[in-house]
Parts: sequence; C-alpha cells; structure tokens
Amino acid sequence: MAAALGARGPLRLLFATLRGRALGFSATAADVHSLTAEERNQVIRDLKAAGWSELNGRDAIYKEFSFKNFNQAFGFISRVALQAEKMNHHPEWFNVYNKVQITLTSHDCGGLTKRDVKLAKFIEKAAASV
Ligand SMILES: C[C@H](O)[C@H](O)[C@H]1CNC2=NC(N)=NC(=O)C2=N1
Repeated sequence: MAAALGARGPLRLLFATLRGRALGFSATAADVHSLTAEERNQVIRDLKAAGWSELNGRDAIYKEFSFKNFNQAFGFISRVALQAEKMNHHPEWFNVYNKVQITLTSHDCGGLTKRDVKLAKFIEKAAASV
C-alpha cells in the first residue's frame, strides 16, 4: 500500500508498522477464541448430542428448531438476538413460521470458535425455555 502511494522512507516504515500491528491484533483476537483440537472434538460431540450438525464445506454448525407457532419462534429469535448483540457474535438464521434454522460460525476467523460454542449453549437454553 505504501508503495502504491509512492511513500518513501519514514512513511513507508509507518505503513509497514501499522499493517503489521493490524495483522498482529486480529491474530490475537482469533487466538483468544480459538479451540484446541481436543476442545473442538469435545464440543462437537456435545453439540451433536444436542442435535447440531457440522456443515459440509464450511467450518460451521447447524440446527433447525421447531416451535408450536410463530409467536414462540419469534420470542426465541428475540432472545437470541439480544444475546448475539451482547456478545457481538451473530448467527446466520432463517425463519419460516414456527421453524428457525441456525448456522453458527465465526466470520472473522473463518471457522468455529469458543464464541460459537457459547452462543450455541445459550440458544439451547433459550429454546428449552420458550
Ligand atoms: C463489526 C462487528 O463487530 C463484526 O462484524 C462482528 C459482528 N458479529 C459477528 N458474528 C459472527 N458470527 N462472526 C463474526 O466474525 C462477527 N463479527
């Protein structure tokens, strides 16, 4: 980028430093939430036992929830939406009447992290208490 702007000397060094820090920061953020192989195996087992499945072609988990009616489905969606905002971690979801299809993955890391596990656990509790 610096070269593209024709930056020389100190300015070029400044751009390189900022770019390095930016990469470093995002990598740190990913590390905080990443799952070890052992953690991943365990949470996948637990989530599958609760009815979640791994998506093909994406490092993500998926589950379809069915409720008595739209009113209950919408109440569930509302509760999950508030938690997603609180966590700043949002599901990919689709709702038709009493059905809510949810996919969880961490877009900034390109795969499953502890944030997805935490949100999945909240989602299970919210679904059980509708
Ligand atoms: C700008 C905003 O903080 C980010 O886009 C957040 C919002 N919610 C998110 N949700 C999910 N699932 N993954 C993310 O990486 C993510 N990033």
